[in-house]
Amino acid sequence: MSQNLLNKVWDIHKIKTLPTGQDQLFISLHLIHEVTSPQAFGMLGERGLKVLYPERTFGTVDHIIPTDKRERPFDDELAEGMIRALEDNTAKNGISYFGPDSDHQGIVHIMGPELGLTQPGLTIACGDSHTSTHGAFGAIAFGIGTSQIRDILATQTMALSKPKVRRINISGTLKKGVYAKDIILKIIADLGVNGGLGFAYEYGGEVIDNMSMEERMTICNMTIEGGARVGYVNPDNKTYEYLKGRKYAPEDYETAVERWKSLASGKDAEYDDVYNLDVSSLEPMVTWGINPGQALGVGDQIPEDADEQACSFMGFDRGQVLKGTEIDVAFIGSCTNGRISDLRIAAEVVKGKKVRSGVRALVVPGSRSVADQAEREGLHTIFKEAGFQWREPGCSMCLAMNPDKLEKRELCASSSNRNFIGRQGSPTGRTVLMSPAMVAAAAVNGVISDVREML
Ligand SMILES: CC(C)[C@H](C(=O)O)[C@@H](O)C(=O)O
Ligand code: SF4
Repeated sequence: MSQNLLNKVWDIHKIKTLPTGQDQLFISLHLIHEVTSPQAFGMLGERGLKVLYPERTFGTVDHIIPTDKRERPFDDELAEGMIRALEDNTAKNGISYFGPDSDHQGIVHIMGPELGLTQPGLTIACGDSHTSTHGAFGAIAFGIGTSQIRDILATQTMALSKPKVRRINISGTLKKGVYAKDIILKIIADLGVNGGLGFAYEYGGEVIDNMSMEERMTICNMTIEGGARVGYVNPDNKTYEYLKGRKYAPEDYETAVERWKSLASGKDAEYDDVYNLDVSSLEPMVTWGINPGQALGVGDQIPEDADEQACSFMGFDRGQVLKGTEIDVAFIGSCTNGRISDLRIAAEVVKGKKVRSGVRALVVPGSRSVADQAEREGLHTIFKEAGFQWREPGCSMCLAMNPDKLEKRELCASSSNRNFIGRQGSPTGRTVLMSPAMVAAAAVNGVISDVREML
């Protein structure tokens, strides 16, 4: 039996086992944003500590930054203060920072890969739960809390327990109109929102092999919604091709590729658990409840034993089919589905059509670079002509820590990753998660729809 990637990368980065039983891990790359870093820098300052390896930390602004008006100071004083804190902290400590005016600004999990910072075999940490996204490149990437941000700033290491590894084999052929988002929603529905606790998920099989890097990112992104902090795909030629020539890709590229190849799980690698999923009959998925695991096919009925609280909050009945349910808002964006391929697919659905009157529809590119590319391709015009608002890059309505919020009981068809109560800014607002193509279809029809009927 050979080793899996997680074990190999872990061994390379492990400094020692601590008396607590956890391992002290060296962190190759540390990403920071405006929400979770200010306190950590404060803790560092209180102890008179310096950032040990400033060249290994990169910052950007995403959560709080408005996606419409970008003039400084921002209307929201809190947002202005937090962004200024990140600006001061990065400047003082010699950390690279991609601010509101930078060509590289974007949601931290979109920025890292597109700059080539995210590479196979790295340990990557960020004070953000969706850091698992970077696992798409064969990195071991996970979200951390404030005290761990402090530890990494001060020592470039942190304490962590090694997870077990569950291999998730995905086989079959996806039907037209069914996407990576549908697969990960299905996995979470099957294994549960806590099913991955204590595990890292290694995604593989023919469906993953055939996916683009962006699709792999969508899958890895939502790993944390299934309870696993780490989710990864073994690096392959697509990974190496994607990274080639990017700003921070290694100079000696051939040598790097050879090393990366050696890190992939062996064919006969050992796992603590294996889960097999055939996606041939998978339908476009939608969530009916208040966590991402409460999901079903768009034509399926809400189960008879569905959670009462979730149904009553959403205003849905057991046995109900969601197709045909009216929506108020359509949101295309987030670190799950705010990349260029997502916008291309959504634009294809809305091209030449109009957003249903009464529906508020937003497209928020995940990064400046996604926005620029979309504009070069004319996608923004397609969206605007259809009646979508075309915004500046950021997290936007994914979590509504900025002016983009649901109002009252509004129901939002959303390409984001969380449908928790209050997530999109209104305590009574409702979120139905789905793929960007499905959001586009819902925006045009004014009701939850099966995008396959429009392709
Ligand atoms: C604000 C941040 C800490 C949070 C996270 O950790 O994921 C956010 O990005 C989210 O998606 O809920
Ligand atoms: S887009 Fe959403 S999930 Fe991603 S980092 Fe921002 S708030 Fe978190």
